[in-house]
Amino acid sequence: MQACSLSASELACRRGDRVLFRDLGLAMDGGSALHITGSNGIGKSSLMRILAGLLRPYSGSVQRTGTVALLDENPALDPQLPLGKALQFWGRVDRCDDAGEIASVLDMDSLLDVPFRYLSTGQRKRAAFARLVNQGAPIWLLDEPLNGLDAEARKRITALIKLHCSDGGICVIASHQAMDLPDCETLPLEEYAL
Ligand SMILES: Nc1ncnc2c1ncn2[C@@H]1O[C@H](COP(=O)(O)OP(=O)(O)OP(=O)(O)O)[C@@H](O)[C@H]1O
Repeated sequence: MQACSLSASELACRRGDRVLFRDLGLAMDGGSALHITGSNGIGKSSLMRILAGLLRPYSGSVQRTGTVALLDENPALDPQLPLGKALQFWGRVDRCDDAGEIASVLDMDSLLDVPFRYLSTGQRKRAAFARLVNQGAPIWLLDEPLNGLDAEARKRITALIKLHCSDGGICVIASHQAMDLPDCETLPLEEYAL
């Protein structure tokens, strides 16, 4: 695993004409996990996009060492392609030798021939996670990674998050759900809200 770190200082986020939060700082090294909590609309997804470099902060800055993979509600898997081919497409982009291997870990072998657009909510979430794993990035930004998943899938995804951290990766998780992760710190976004 590539060495990685993620830090942010004095972050503020503005959406439309509203400043959502300000003075937010964090510092993470490889092997650590952070759970971002807060009510609907507080700005969790916005913060994830700022950390990913997809949204400019209103003020403050983000420093990253290592590449970033973001899991959100837009997995960018081609809806027309069978899942296996859609994963292979991104596998080539991400230089992942065996893009289908993760499908077994996530119990998706029987779905590889099914067009992505036919997958259920939980199956899509697992597919998005498969793509994230194949990216091979040390910094994972996971926006509601457990939404829509059954108990078995929640267990498998939680195990993959633990493995990623024990391999030296970083996980930032924005979620309303409790996360069964040892040594995971919590960042309540309410404390920075305006
Ligand atoms: N492009 C945008 N322009 C203006 N306002 C936006 C934009 N995107 C999001 N917002 C607003 O920013 C606020 C925060 O949204 P965000 O999705 O970050 O919240 P969240 O904490 O992730 O919410 P939830 O728990 O419901 O997923 C919301 O009030 C939302 O309407």
